Amino acid sequence: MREAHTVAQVRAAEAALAGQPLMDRAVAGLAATCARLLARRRGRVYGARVLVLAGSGDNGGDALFAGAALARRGAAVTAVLLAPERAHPGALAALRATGSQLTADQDVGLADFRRADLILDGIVGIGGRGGLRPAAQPYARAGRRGLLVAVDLPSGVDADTGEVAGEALRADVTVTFGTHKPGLLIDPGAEYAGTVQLVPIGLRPPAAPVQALQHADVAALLPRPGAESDKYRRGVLGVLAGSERYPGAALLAVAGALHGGVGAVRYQGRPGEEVVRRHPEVLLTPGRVQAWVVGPGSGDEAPGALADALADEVPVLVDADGLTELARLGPGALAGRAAPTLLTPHTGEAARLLGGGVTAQQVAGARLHRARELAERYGAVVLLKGSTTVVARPDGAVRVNPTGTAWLATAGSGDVLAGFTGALLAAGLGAFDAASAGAYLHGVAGRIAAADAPVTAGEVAQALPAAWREVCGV
Ligand SMILES: NC(=O)C1=CN([C@@H]2O[C@H](COP(=O)(O)OP(=O)(O)OC[C@H]3O[C@@H](n4cnc5c(N)ncnc54)[C@H](OP(=O)(O)O)[C@@H]3O)[C@@H](O)[C@H]2O)[C@@H](O)CC1
Ligand SMILES: Nc1ncnc2c1ncn2[C@@H]1O[C@H](COP(=O)(O)OP(=O)(O)O)[C@@H](O)[C@H]1O
Ligand SMILES: [K+]
Repeated sequence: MREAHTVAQVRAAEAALAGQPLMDRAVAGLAATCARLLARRRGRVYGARVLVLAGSGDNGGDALFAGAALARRGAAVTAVLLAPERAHPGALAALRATGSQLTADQDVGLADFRRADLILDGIVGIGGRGGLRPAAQPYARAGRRGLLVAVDLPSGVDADTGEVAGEALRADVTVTFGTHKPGLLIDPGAEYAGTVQLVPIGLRPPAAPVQALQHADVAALLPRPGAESDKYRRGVLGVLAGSERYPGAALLAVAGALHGGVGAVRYQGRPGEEVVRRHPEVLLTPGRVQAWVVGPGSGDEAPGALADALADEVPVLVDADGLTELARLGPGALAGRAAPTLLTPHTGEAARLLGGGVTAQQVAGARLHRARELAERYGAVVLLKGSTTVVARPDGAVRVNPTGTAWLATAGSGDVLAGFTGALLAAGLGAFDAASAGAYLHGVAGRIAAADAPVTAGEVAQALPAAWREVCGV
């Protein structure tokens, strides 16, 4: 499990270790990574051109100290100071002692930025407020041929949220200290961070408000039939999806559901004949279910379908047209429910659920905040889809999904996700776990099915068993 902590938590954990050489540990890890990258790229550190961009705080100090370590190994280091009168004095002295060039001339900095083998972004770290300031903005736009290593986080990215106000530096590698920061895991910030490497420095922060599961965590959540299992005990998922107008959504939601670990899928929508023709395993008869999926392709039938599903005191996953209907009804529609509800909006649906003129673009720019806001307002677990899928619980706990591929942005892949995740709910996982495991495996399936080429939603569904096996290591 990767854990991400807020700036306030990092500061508190740092304060508890006062007197320990945290900066030395951070710098040692940073310099080692830079040396490794240079050795991989050009065979050796000696003779490499390194540019250090140093701001006024300890983030700049880390970058300057690491620059000094690389200079001692024979790199030709130039440091550009963005706030020369406030640069970290000890780090400045260390770099000066190596005979490296120090300058406040941004023209020199920009020229070096274009030709350096490696650039260290130490403009600002967790002490950053607001977007990149004007002096640093040209670096966000300039071209370069070398690698950019962000110190702790890319300058311009908000550490707590991943929001980017204006511009940010785009890193190939981010070397982060002590713990991950939410902004490194959530787009748009995550997109700027490149590959993230964590350097342990001995911090002992509290429970993480934001987590990213890994294979073993997901494997531990997945249902597994035992000797006592039968198809009913494994759970039955009810699917209220598809309509005369959108029969495909029913087929795709069922295709996802059949791979989600339930004993049976009960389809209760309109195009039942087509569903059974394609998926003969499906039950069409009414009967008890352990969870419902409602909404994919429901079209005009969404109001009735949503009302039916919500009236049943079992967990309900609401997607697509079900969400549009829920947005019309408002959070009150869920108020009386004792069983969990899981909402799976994309950014446009999330904007509709939030109302008040919020746009899809605003949701995409502030995923963490908006997913939490929705979860709290509706008293439901929210799985906010998109380039970074964020799963939020009403109490504010968040899991960020690390799997997936942009090839998943294809019609119907959300229907597969809804069916699959609904099946995990029916198999007995809690809503937060079902959403996290559903998004995770759907992302792995997307990667397997796409293999760097266009993919259809049906192929993603077919790849779910391979994803399940990969995650469980079988
Ligand atoms: N925590 C830990 O355990 C450890 C932390 N370590 C390191 O310390 C870093 C944090 O250092 P920090 O606290 O000095 O803050 P930092 O990020 O350098 O920036 C603050 C300075 O920048 C300025 N500034 C603000 N906003 C700005 C902007 N948008 N654009 C430009 N400038 C801006 C602000 O000054 P202002 O101009 O606002 O007065 C202030 O002077 C952390 O990221 C990690 O690298 C490790 O060494 C060891 C263990
Ligand atoms: N840029 C992206 N990168 C990664 N995954 C994406 C991206 N855009 C969309 N996705 C994923 O693709 C799926 C699309 O779901 P959705 O928007 O509901 O599509 P549909 O309604 O057509 O089925 C979701 O799992 C979402 O997280
Ligand atoms: K930085």
